[in-house]
Amino acid sequence: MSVFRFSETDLAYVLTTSIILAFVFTSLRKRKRGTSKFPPGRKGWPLVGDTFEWFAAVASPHPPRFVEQQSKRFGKVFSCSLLGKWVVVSVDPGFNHFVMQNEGRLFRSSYPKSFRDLVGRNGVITAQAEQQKRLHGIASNMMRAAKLRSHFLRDIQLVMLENVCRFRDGQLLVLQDACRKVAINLMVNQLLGITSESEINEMSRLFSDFVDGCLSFPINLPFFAYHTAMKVGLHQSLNHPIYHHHFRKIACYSLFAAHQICAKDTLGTITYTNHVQAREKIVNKIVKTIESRRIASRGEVGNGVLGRLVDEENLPNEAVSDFIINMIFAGNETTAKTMLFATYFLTHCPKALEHLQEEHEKLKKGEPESLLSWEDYEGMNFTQCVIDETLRLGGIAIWLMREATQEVTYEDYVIPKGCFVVPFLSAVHLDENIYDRALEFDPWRWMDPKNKEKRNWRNSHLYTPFGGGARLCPGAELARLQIAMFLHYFLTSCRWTQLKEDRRSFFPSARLVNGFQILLNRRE
Ligand code: HEM
Repeated sequence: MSVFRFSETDLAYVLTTSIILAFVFTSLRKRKRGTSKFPPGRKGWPLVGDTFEWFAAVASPHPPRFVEQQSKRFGKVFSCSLLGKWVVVSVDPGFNHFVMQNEGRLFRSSYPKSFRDLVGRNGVITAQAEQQKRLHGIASNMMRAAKLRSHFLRDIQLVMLENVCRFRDGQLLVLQDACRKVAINLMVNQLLGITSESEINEMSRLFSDFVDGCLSFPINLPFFAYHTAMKVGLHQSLNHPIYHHHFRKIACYSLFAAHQICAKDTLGTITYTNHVQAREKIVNKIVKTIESRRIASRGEVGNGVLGRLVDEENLPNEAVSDFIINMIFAGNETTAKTMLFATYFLTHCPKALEHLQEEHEKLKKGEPESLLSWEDYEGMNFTQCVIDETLRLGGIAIWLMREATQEVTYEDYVIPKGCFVVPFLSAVHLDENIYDRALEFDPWRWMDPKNKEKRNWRNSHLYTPFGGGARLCPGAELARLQIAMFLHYFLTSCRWTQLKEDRRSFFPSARLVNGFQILLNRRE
């Protein structure tokens, strides 16, 4: 007979005591986390944390809505729970700068395996440390101002004449699709040096599928973009990086971020075989192009970034192809959406549209086919203000994603190794304390001498549409040139009327939800 016999009351007592002890213990642990000064934040709902509120805000025309609310409660650097992970978020320009400047030391950008496999491991976006520095240096060199003037200016305008100047009178246009087509044509033309129309069209189609795949969640089932990118994508040649990217990237970067936070590679492993097959097809196609360039150039400077890479840099074929894929991913959606948003903002601000039209009318050449010079471009002062304002108000890269490579101390906070850190760039761009009437489209603000320092996007803490530090966008100047040329040719050849209400959303990537449907009238 046992001496220890419990009645039901005793059991209830033991259970209650255990629950209380567990509660006290958990509170103590929470307090311990408090003393280690992990940035404060709420836990949100079980499992999903703040995920829904985060993405609901990102899908709205004002993506920083959620982080603004949280920063009012917890401070400019706070934590929240996204897709089951604790993430440190910053709307503090100083901390954002600190994170970007410490790329490769305290922080690094990281992508899931499925994404790295798709865009290539040897590209600028996915590379780390010394390899990233080298590739970034090559990319910046390829697209510096002197090269834009000598290699890109003319070709960009030829693409505009082929596309934008061919819009018809009375045509109904979904401008979002048209801008995407223009941007992808620009990429194919300038990166691969392809000029034949049929080849550009073929490559553009494949790139387009590829970019969709990069910007999608890695679900390898029929009808999903990721599946198309891997199986079909590039099956005839190639089709964010990045990205997007851009990442889209990114950007596109909102998707990069979702990719990064979400359970890494769960589906990636299942799809590995298909993935490798499709990637091989893509690489094969590019490598063929590289080989024909090697033969064709024979020491002469080749066409496009690819031709110059082959001539000037000693890189193996696979590295060249990853490099090109990364650039296409990073440069395509970002540029296309900035063209689109600029037109959208101008449509809703007739005064700015009129001012811009005046600037471009003066530059318009008598002969329809004659091209603008570099001096013409340099004289586009108001156009530059429009581009800066579009990037501020509708910046495509709304946030960046980093991972702490070691325990990081910043002011009073300690961020543990491995923690994700999100510098929320657009929250700074839309902060009323930093920009007067921050939610209004006001290109003239950039003419104000008091904003001169802020405007310097290479170093400014308050204006970072192209990121900063070691990963500062190497295509920024090229993108600005492309957008300026698009505005010139679009404004001088067409007038338009918006047919359907529209609004911006940044989920799953930056877009206008109805694509911006317009009716065109050709201008003589
Ligand atoms: C308006 C257009 C663009 C915007 C807003 C933009 C924005 C950005 C941002 C914010 C980053 C930093 C990402 C990070 O730190 O994680 C970035 C990186 C990058 N961008 Fe752009 N970008 C644009 C156009 C382009 C173009 C046209 C190209 C090339 C053709 C390009 C190539 C790249 C590359 C290769 C990187 C990665 C650099 C690295 O990781 O070292 N971008 N871009």
